[in-house]
Amino acid sequence: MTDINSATVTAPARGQGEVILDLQNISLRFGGVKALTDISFNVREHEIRSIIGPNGAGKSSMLNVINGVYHPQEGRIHFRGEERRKMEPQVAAAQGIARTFQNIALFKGMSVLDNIMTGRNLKMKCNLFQHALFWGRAQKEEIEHRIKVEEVIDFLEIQGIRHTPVGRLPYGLQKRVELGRALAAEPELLLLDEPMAGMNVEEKQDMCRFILDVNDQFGTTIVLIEHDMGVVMDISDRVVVLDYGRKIGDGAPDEVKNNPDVIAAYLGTSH
Ligand SMILES: Nc1ncnc2c1ncn2[C@@H]1O[C@H](COP(=O)(O)OP(=O)(O)OP(=O)(O)O)[C@@H](O)[C@H]1O
Repeated sequence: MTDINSATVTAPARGQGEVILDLQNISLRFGGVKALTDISFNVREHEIRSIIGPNGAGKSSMLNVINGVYHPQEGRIHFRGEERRKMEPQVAAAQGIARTFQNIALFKGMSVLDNIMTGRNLKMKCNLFQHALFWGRAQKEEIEHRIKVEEVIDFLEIQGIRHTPVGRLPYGLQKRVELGRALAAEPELLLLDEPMAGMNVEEKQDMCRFILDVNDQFGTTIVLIEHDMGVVMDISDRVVVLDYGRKIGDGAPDEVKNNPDVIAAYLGTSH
């Protein structure tokens, strides 16, 4: 994500950017459980790429592979043209990959503002020691981070709750705060794990608007896991479909919707 304060950034037209993330023949096992088997797909700059599939299909595992939480036993990953070796999540974050989680992972007792501020951690140059020694420099840095965080708060229209402890907020707003924390890191690639789960229709519409605005205004590339098919088909440029850890479909929403394997996978489950 480029400067959140600036107007629309120059980004390639959606779906026409270069490949920034390329996953080739990824296999991931947990003991005898094959979570992912020989999966290949790519993500283009500035697109909204969704990963769908029935429960247990391997969607979250895939996101965990992308941001370095899980290390696949087989396969190759290129991010921005460079092959990634085993990479820890903080390295992925430093390279511009941010994510939100299926179950909200926020500090419930802390305010909205402080939670979003934690998204700036990797950008902070002054450590505690430097804070004590170079108070002026640290102060200036702190102000710059606060300005960024306030920009995120304005963007997500949560000014009125900036000092509220997150645990007191309704679920939909907590999800928005979690998005805010990810945005505070100014990511190039944003991974969203079920950002609309548990939301009512109005909250879903708001979240959809924010996702589209993030993509449109900052040029952020988005990889999204979502169960709501209406949402997925509406906002995605391309959709990859997993079932039992295997890829069974990949393409534009219309293509995927009419793919017989995808239809069979969904008819065979409770979705
Ligand atoms: N840390 C782990 N240890 C062992 N097995 C795991 C682990 N993480 C995932 N799995 C297994 O890998 C498979 C894929 O799980 P995953 O959570 O990626 O699916 P999913 O498509 O995200 O499911 P859901 O839609 O229910 O969130 C499942 O069989 C799951 O039990």
